[in-house]
Amino acid sequence: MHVLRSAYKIRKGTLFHFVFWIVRTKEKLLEQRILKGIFSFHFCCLNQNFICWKDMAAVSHLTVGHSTSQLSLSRSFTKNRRETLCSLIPGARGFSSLPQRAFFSQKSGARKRTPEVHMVLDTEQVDTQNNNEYLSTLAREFEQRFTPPHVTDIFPIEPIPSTFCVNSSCPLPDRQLLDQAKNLGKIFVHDDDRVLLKVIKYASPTSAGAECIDPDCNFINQWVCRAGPRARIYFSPDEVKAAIVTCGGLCPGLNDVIRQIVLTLEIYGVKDIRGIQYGYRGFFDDTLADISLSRHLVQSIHLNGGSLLGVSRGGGNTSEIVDSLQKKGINMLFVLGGNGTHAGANAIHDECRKRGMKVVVVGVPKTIDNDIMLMDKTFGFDTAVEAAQSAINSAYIEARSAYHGIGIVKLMGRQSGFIAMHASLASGQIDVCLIPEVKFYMDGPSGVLQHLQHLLETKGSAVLCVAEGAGQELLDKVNATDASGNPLLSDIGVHLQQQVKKYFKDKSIPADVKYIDPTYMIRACRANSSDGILCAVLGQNAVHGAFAGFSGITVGICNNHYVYFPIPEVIAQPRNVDPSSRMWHRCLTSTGQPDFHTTD
Ligand SMILES: Nc1ncnc2c1ncn2[C@@H]1O[C@H](COP(=O)(O)OP(=O)(O)O)[C@@H](O)[C@H]1O
Ligand SMILES: O=P(O)(O)OC[C@H]1O[C@](O)(COP(=O)(O)O)[C@@H](O)[C@@H]1O
Ligand SMILES: [Mg+2]
Repeated sequence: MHVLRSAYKIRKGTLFHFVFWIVRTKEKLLEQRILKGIFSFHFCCLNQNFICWKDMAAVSHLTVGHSTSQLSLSRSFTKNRRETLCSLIPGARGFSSLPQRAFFSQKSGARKRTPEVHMVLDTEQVDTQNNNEYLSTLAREFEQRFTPPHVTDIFPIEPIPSTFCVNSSCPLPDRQLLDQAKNLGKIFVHDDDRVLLKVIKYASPTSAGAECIDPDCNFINQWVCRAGPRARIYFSPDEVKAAIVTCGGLCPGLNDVIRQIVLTLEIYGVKDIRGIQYGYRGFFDDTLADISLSRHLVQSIHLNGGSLLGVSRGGGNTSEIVDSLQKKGINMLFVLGGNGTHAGANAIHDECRKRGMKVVVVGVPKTIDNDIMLMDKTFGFDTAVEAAQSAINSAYIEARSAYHGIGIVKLMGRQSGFIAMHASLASGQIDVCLIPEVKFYMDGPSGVLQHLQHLLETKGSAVLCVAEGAGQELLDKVNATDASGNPLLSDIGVHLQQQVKKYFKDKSIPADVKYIDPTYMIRACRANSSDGILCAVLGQNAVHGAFAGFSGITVGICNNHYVYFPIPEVIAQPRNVDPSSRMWHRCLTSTGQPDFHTTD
C-alpha cells in the first residue's frame, strides 16, 4: 500500500467553516508548499478544530500542536455535528478528538500561532465523489451558522410595522403602515437580504492569499445577514428601555457611535435611553448612576475623543450584570467594545435567554488594533493609523537630519500588527516594520541589527516601526495580566533602542538613535472622517438590528456592505495579520526589508 506522508496544517479562525483538502496524487502535493521534506497544505476550520479522514486505520502517525499552543476541540461543537460534517467530506469517515486544552485563550493571552497536524494518509482510500453535494451542504451549514439569533427563537412574538423613518419628520401614518412604508423610497432591508463574506474565486491554491476548500479551489457561497432597518419590528418603542455601555480601552469614534445610537433610537420613538458608566463596572457599582441620554445631550459629543460614558477593564460578572439589567428593566443593550467586551456581551445574551428575559444584546466592535475577525476593519483603526503618522514622520525627520540617524517608533497592537503594518505602508518612510505575527532575529547576518548597519552604510539613516506585541519571545516575560486578563507585555521598543545602541557602540560605528513611543496619543483623539462615517453606519445599524429582534449579534462592515454577525463567529480568536497576505507583502515591498527569520 502506498502510504503518503503529508502534513495538514490547521489554522483556527479562517473564514471558512472548515477546509479540507483531499490530495489525490503526489504530484498535486508537490504543487503545495514543501516543509522539511513533508508536504504541507492547509486544512482549516472556523472555531472548531477537528480532523476528518477516511479511515482511522489509514492514519499511522499523528502529532498535534507545537511548543507554544495546543489544539483543542470546541466544546460547543458536538460529536454528532462533527460526524455529520465528516460524513460530507468525500472519503472522510472518522474524526479525531484532540485534547480539550485552552486554545488561543484570550484570557491567558497565549500567543496565537498556527499549530500543525501531521498525519500519514493512505491516499488510495481517498474518495472524491459527491463533490457538489458536499459543496452545497457546506454553503447551507455556513448560512445556518451565520444566521443571527432572534427573539422569536425563544418568544412567539408577532412583529409590528416599523416606526422607523429616514428622518423624524416622516408623517406618522406612513410610518405605521407597512404597505405605505414600503413606498417610502426603499428604506427597508428585506429580511432575506444577504451579503457575500468572500468575493474572490481563486483559480489555484498557489494564487496569492488563496484560501481554498479543495485542490480545485471550488467556490462556496458564504452568505451573511445584511444589516439595516426592517419593515417589521419586534419591539414597540414605548416598551423599550435602552442602555449603552462602552468597555475596554479607549478608541476614536466611541462618542460618534453613542451619538448615532441615541439619535436612531429617538427616531424609532424610544424615550428611555441611558448610558452605563465606566464599562461593565457601571452595572454593579452602585455609586455610578446611569446617564440619561437624549439627542440634545449627545448632539456634539463626537467632536471630542474618549467616551462620554467612560470605559474600564475587568469586572464583568455576567450574572450580576443580568441582575442589574433585570432591576433596571433594560431590554435593549448596546455594547461597544473589543473581543473581551463581546465575549461578555454574548454571555449576557445567553444568560438573558436562560432566564427567559426578552432582552436583545447588540455589539459594536471597537478596537484600534483591528483584531476582530471577518470584518473589513473596526472603527478607530483608521484614525489610529493616521495619528501614528506624526510619530513616524518625526522619527524620519530626526533620522534623516542626524549623521547615521536611526528612528524607532513603537505603536500599539497587542497581538495584531495591523496598526504598524498600515502606518508603515501609509507613511512610505519606514525601512523596517516588525509585527507580532512575524518572528524576527536581532543578531546574525540575517538579523535586524545587521540590516540597520547596511541601511546606514547605503542610505545614511533608517526608520523602524515596531508593534508593541512584536518580538516578545526575545524578552523576559512579565507574567502578569491587566484587569481583563489581557497579558501585560514587555517593552519591545525600549529593548530595540538599547540593542541598537549597544550594537553600534560595540562596533564603534556612530549611530544616533531616537526612540518615539506615541502610546495613547494614537487612540485618545477624535475620530477622523472615514471612521466618523463608519461609526455612523454601525451605530444606526446596531439600533436597526435590535428593533429587528436580533440578539447576540454584532455589526460589521464586510466587503463594503454592512452585516450582522453572530458574536461567537467574530471572537473565536483575535484577527491577525496573515504573513502570507497581499497586504503584508505590499508592506515588505514598500519597506524593502529582508526576512529576519533565521540566524544563519
Ligand atoms: N471572556 C470574557 N467573558 C466575559 N467578559 C469578558 C471576557 N473577557 C473580557 N471581558 C470583560 O470585557 C470588558 C472589556 O474587555 P477588555 O479585554 O479589557 O477589552 P476589549 O473588549 O477591548 O477587548 C472587561 O470588563 C472584561 O472584564
Ligand atoms: O493601557 P490600556 O488602556 O490597558 O490599553 C492598552 C491596549 O489597548 C489597545 O489600544 C486596544 O486594546 P483593546 O481593544 O483590548 O481595548 C492595545 O493596542 C493596547 O495594548
Ligand atoms: Mg481586546
